[in-house]
Amino acid sequence: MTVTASGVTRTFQHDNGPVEVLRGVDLSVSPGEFVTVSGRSGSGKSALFSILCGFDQPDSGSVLICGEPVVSPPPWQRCAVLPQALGLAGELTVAENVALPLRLNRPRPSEAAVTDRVADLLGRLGIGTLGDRYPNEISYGQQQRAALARALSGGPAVLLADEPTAHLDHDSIGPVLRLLRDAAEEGATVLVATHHDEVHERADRTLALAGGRIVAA
Ligand SMILES: Nc1ncnc2c1ncn2[C@@H]1O[C@H](COP(=O)(O)OP(=O)(O)OP(=O)(O)O)[C@@H](O)[C@H]1O
Repeated sequence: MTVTASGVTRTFQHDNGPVEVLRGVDLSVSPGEFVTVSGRSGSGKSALFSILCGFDQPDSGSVLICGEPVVSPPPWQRCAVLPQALGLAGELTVAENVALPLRLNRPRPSEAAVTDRVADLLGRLGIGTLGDRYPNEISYGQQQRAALARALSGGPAVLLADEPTAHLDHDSIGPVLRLLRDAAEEGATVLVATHHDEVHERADRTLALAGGRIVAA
């Protein structure tokens, strides 16, 4: 599903006045593409991602996923979101968190298929032994990988990941990049905000956010 933003603007009100964070963002990312968004801290990457997934509304402009306006929250199978805050359910184990989108898929997969998919994703991300733990019993970098596994488990058409490697060391980034590439090669539209050069290097292209707009990378 193609993700398109046209003329997206967003201004936040602060005590000392309005701050125009997005001043007319235009972008289009196609199915099968793995695209990164670069930009200095505070340039508006997270603000843009919140609008792309429908968590926040633009002041003007529009976002379309496969030609249709985004709905909030987006259905997992259509658009999976990995926010910086991760949002793992604390009352569920890691494996239960990762299984959640699969259980919401229709047609619903068999229990064996759910178990296999969860084990495969956790194993590929190097956290295969942590499935029975709760999110507060694992490190933040492990939680980040668990949240990525959850985002990908249901085979979403679109993945929006905000700094998915922020808390990972070099050795842990490789498997994350392989999963993101695989998702794109299987046809997903993958858009990732990141500060990490090695993530940009693996992407098909990079969009640079500066001055509230997409500029040449
Ligand atoms: N809900 C909000 N209310 C007010 N200001 C906000 C809000 N969300 C973001 N901002 C402001 O908008 C600007 C962009 O923030 P954003 O989090 O999108 O940056 P970013 O590029 O993702 O930064 P980082 O790389 O540090 O994660 C910042 O100046 C921030 O303070």
